[in-house]
Amino acid sequence: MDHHFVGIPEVTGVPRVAVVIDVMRAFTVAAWAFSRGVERIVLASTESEALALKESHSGWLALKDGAPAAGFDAVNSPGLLRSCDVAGRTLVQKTTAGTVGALAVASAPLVLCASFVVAGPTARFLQTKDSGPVTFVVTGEGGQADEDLACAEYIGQCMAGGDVEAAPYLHRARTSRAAADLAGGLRSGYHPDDVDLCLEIDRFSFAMMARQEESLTVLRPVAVPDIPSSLR
Ligand SMILES: O=C(O)[C@H](CS(=O)(=O)O)OP(=O)(O)O
Ligand SMILES: [Mg+2]
Repeated sequence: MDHHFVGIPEVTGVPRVAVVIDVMRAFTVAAWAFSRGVERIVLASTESEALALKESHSGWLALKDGAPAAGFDAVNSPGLLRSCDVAGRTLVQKTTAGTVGALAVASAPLVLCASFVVAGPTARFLQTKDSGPVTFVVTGEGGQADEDLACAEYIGQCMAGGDVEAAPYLHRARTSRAAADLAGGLRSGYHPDDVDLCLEIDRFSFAMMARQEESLTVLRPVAVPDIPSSLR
């Protein structure tokens, strides 16, 4: 299938189906948040918008990438988020790449946000929708981030059907610049398990869909049944 792979600066117009990829770390963090019971994630375009949304809605939490900061309840780290008590809460997320990419295509009729931890469910969801060609928004490094490209290509292959070996794609991500930066302590708000947690294939059984709800862009999990091995 003739999928498109674009960086955020190349997003023009409104794609019919967009899959926004951020492996390290926004959409690995989002998936962990849902697995911890977060009800929905509101994607904010700036840190000040994230704080304003939190302040104006009782019980909402705010998360941003980089170092911990006043007013924010969490950072963009799966290793740190996995022990946070967030069940039943609404989380406002603002990061450098992932949330920016999702907001760039927010008006598309179908928008999924993805990383390796939800790659298989994302591909199966698109298959059930008979989605046709997908625009993959490769959020890191202006569309060149190999961890995001590898994940996008893996999802594209899975959509085509058959058994797809994840190992080569995960290897590309493990040897990416982002993985080296994270492991080397160059990114703030970091847990030593972050790289490994970002490279767990299909850890979760849901896809993540972004929709417009009133004036907000809201990400929610969508359960996707596994395919019985007898039917694969
Ligand atoms: O927190 C992250 O890993 C990055 C921050 S940066 O791009 O390295 O400054 O944000 P993300 O949007 O999750 O790629
Ligand atoms: Mg990233």
